[in-house]
Amino acid sequence: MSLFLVNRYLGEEDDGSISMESRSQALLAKLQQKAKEKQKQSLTEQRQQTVQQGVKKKRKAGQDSTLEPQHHKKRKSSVEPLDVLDSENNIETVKDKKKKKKKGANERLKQKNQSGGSVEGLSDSPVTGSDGSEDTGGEEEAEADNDPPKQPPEKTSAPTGFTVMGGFENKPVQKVHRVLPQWLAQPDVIHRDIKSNLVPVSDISGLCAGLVKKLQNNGIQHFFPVQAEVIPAILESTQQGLLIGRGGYKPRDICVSAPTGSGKTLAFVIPVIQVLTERVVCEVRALAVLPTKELAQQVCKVFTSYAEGTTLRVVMLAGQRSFAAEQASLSEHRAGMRRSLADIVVATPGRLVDHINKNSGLCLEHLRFLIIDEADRMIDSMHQSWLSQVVKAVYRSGSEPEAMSIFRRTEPAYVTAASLSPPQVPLQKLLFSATLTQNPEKLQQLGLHQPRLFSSIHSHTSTTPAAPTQKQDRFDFPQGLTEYYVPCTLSKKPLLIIHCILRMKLSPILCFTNSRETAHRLFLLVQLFGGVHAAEFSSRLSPGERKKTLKKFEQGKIQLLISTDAAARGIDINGVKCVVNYDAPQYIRTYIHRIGRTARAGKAGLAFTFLLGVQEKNFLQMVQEAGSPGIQKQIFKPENLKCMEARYETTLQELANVIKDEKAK
Ligand SMILES: Nc1ncnc2c1ncn2[C@@H]1O[C@H](COP(=O)(O)OP(=O)(O)OP(=O)(O)O)[C@@H](O)[C@H]1O
Repeated sequence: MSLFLVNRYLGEEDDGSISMESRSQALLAKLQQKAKEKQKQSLTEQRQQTVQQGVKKKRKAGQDSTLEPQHHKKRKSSVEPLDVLDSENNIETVKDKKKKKKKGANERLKQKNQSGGSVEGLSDSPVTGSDGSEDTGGEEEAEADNDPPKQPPEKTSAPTGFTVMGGFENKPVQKVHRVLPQWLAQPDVIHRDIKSNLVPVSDISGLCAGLVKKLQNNGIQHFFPVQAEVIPAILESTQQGLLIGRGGYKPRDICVSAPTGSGKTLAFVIPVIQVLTERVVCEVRALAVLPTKELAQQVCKVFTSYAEGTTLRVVMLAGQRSFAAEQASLSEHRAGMRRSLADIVVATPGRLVDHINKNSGLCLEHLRFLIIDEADRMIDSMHQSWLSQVVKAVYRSGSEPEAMSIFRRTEPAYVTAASLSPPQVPLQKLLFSATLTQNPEKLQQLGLHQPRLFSSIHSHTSTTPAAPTQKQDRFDFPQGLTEYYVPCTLSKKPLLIIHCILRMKLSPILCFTNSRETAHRLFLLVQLFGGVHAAEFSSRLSPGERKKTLKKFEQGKIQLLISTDAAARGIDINGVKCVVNYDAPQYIRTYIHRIGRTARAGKAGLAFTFLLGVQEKNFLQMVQEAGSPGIQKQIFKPENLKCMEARYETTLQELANVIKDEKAK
């Protein structure tokens, strides 16, 4: 039934459309003729005036509805040819009906409105002209009623006097090349060769005889390249005492990027001790912030050893002691006066913020050096906002009205001659890392003042700052290090590590896993297997137990230390022959810090990474892109492991029982 209806309907329309077509063609011809006549009569100038008036009216229409009839009157003169279209223009009629309903417009207005249109549109094509007029009407309505236009706007020919905008077509977008700021792209060069660029400690001017003697007593006759560059730079920035730098300017902040084990710790400890020995009153003038308790302890030990024999006091705030004990070591009150008991504070960010917030007696208003070791890791922990709290504490006195001292400290906003003229203690930031980020956005978070970079990877940064293929930062690897990767399966990994100790005699080995559970299981397995002195190092242990374990490892009492990344950064353990990545690290920075626990201070070292088949491609690419001098493939023959396999199978069963018992506890 429906099919029949459709067929009949189409037939009728076909017939009708032919007659309609001829009628409309006749009308079209008439219309075109009229339009031409009209065009000849009207001068271009008049037309432009009309259009301009029309635009003005259009604007006013939105503001004053009473002006609407006048507006249409004016339009009439410019759209006369469209009178002919009245009968055909159904859309126009519908629109008028709507207007009637909405506004109750009078009959005269309706007639005038029906004849709306544009001369320009007509001159090109009458059909376009009618559409154009409809568009205009729609816009008017929308403006007056704040309703969206009923018809979507269609393309009309360009009215004279207006420029047709265009050029929105897709243009090829140029690739943005990475361009480093000058200070990052052209750093001060640190020689890579740690052994052949040694500078005798007595050759560095500005170091007092006592300090030189102490260095020599500690077995340090020569400075490593990073120390030879950075120590003089820090000393130079304090030539005018603790106040302002040379020429009255605030000293530049210093960033140091040098390989693991290259001696960065002494590069800041020595100049800070040298500068502070000249102080008269004890105040906290140096603050070193480190990411972990173990690192804070290590750096505190170095500061303490070089402060020995001076009046300088070093205090650690890392949660190793109770809060009250730490508080007592910071300051004392005598006759109602606070007296600082610390010149140098070594802290972890969490404990430091605790002391600042609880007003425990830590006064940072005299702070001259803020040392941020493992700086890239510390930037990542910036969400803790520890830095802003430190800076706030440093400039606290300047915000108080009673701070009328001539040494009043104000947080520098813009550096001007006026801002630098009053004498004040500047805050200088010293950043150190083996994997310092080259991302200026990240570094910006530290609010550095005219930073100066010392780097051993100058060749990469200066020549290829804009290398489009460079996906990640490049780093320098320790010179004495040899890297290997060992293709293996998951089940063979424990046997391989035992093989490294029992057959290859590579101990002491520092072995890294990706989780503390894996570290614990591997430790249990090796213990059950027997023949190897092993220990684990992770957050499963208390800080005290961890300290003891590290000491035993350093003393050679432990052959295999199985650790999480807790021991990956900064820890300086003497005599580690080999590092094994039992689990491949996910990030290049983790890899660099882990393998950097060996081959320190110019010594030789080995690094093995166990790789599963699926890991090989990505891992090798990551290491290569980071600037590794080369990682070699090491295959452990299965027959070498065979003799241990029977024992290994029984050990696995024992391990299952031990783990069951542990879980039951
Ligand atoms: N001039 C020197 N001569 C001999 N040994 C040195 C010298 N300077 C530092 N060392 C020793 O080198 C070792 C590594 O130094 P340090 O821990 O400062 O390295 P680092 O660059 O901070 O390493 P990481 O990036 O891993 O923290 C330490 O044991 C230190 O005593």
